[in-house]
Amino acid sequence: MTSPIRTTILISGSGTNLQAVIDKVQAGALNAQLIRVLSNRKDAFGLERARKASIPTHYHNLVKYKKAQPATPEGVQAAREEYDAELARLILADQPELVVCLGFMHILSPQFLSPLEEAGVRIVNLHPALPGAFNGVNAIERAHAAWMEGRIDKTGVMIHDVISEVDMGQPILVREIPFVKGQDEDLEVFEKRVHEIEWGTVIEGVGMVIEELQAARKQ
Ligand SMILES: Nc1nc2c(c(=O)[nH]1)N[C@@H](CN(C=O)c1ccc(C(=O)N[C@@H](CCC(=O)O)C(=O)O)cc1)CN2
Ligand SMILES: NCC(=O)N[C@@H]1O[C@H](COP(=O)([O-])[O-])[C@@H](O)[C@H]1O
Repeated sequence: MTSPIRTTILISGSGTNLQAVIDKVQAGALNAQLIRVLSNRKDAFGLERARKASIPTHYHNLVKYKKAQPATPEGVQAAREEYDAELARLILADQPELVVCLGFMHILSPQFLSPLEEAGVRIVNLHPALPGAFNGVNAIERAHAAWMEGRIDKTGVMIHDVISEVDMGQPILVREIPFVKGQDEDLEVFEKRVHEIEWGTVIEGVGMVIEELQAARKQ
């Protein structure tokens, strides 16, 4: 097996998808070296999952940057840009080849995206919707509501490249999830089904990206 792809994971929450990746890496079924898990939320349980797996962690706090700026729209924008620039520096210091967003609830600005692009670092994201369908937050709930209103008959999950326009990067792997009448009316039950599909999709999708990056090394 060729040397593993140095991979940084960004999270904000429970980290069940992170755990799926950790388990696969530890089983030798995903050729990645998980070099750090970063969260924008201190209480993210995914940080605990990383610590248990002896993966370095870091909490990157946006509030600290907002407090250093005036409470105006311009001040918030400046805080986000400084936050993103520092996040890029923190991540690049680890020399990753790949960054994977797994429930990272922060829109990344060009102050983050440009330095990583210049360094040749690939950035991908797991999103619980079909391409262009329900971009942003609460995608599962919004798709479920649309189905209940008779507007759609399927949703899905995908791994996609990260670009400035949220959730509009090139899809890498898409898994469609048809709604089932008499089964999916309960949102909580449906969400559980989506998350179980995500856990498999993230492994397959990240595996595809790792293979692409390993092939690119040989060129
Ligand atoms: N520039 C990009 N940044 C991010 C992308 C992307 O494709 N392009 N993917 C996301 C993940 N994501 C959806 O998959 C997503 C996360 C968060 C938000 C959002 O509106 N965040 C708000 C804060 C919301 C909150 O704190 O609950 C914000 O940043 O102001 C939209 C989409 C990762 N980033
Ligand atoms: N827009 C991004 C987004 O909604 N991401 C979603 O956050 C959850 C993270 O769960 P986890 O913390 O248990 O892995 C996942 O459902 C993921 O698709």
